[in-house]
Amino acid sequence: MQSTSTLELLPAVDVRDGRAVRLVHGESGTETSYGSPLQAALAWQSAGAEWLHLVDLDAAFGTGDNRALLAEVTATVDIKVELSGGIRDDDTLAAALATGCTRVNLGTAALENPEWVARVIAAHGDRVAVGLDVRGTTLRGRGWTRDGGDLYETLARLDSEGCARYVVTDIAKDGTLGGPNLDLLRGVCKATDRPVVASGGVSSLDDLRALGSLVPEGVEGAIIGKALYAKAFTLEEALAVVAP
Ligand SMILES: O=C(O)c1ccccc1N[C@@H]1O[C@H](COP(=O)(O)O)[C@@H](O)[C@H]1O
Repeated sequence: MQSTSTLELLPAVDVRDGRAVRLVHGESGTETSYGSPLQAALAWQSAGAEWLHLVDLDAAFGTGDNRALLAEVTATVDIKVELSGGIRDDDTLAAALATGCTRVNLGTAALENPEWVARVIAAHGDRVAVGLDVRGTTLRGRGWTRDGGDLYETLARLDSEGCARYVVTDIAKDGTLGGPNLDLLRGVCKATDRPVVASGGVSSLDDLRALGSLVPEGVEGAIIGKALYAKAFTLEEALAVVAP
């Protein structure tokens, strides 16, 4: 399904211990630090971003949380925020939605607490996306440390419950600058008519062109992390590549 004609770009700000970081394959201990999350968010906003993918890695790993900081970032920026990490129950969901973020992204809860997630989808519709974080076609939760079932079975269940959107991450690609997994994205787009946000591996403007070619199949957006922090290209250049 085609949801937009232009690929949306979501620069990522992943936060661990109060700092903006990038991981490799999402593995704890592989952090490279890039300083203040608020400064990073404001820099992406100044460069023209319309979205921010904001992740509380401590909450995802179960090593604490950065909720107050993420709430401050969300309140300070004027752009749309997709908030992720550790949103697993009524309290964390209420706190996340109360930040004013445009939508939340649920990971572990969709694997471990399907009844709750079905209720949340029914109650909040488009404000809820589900993150499908996969190795091969096996989903991973709890900071990507635990298997959580089959991608396509879970996708069918979430589709039947009315899930509005999926954020699909190939863990093997994440933080590697190895290029996105286009076959995985094509497979997910074939299996659902809901929009898909691609995550993991973007390394070049050509990768963005390749993801842009999947918009007619259902890829709505792309999360960009390491490539921006490592200055493989600028966000301005990326936005120019996907502009209509
Ligand atoms: O983004 C990462 O690099 C990452 C690495 C390890 C774990 C999680 C990561 N990211 C985000 O966290 C949510 C899942 O959080 P939870 O399972 O709901 O607590 C996932 O969707 C990613 O956006």
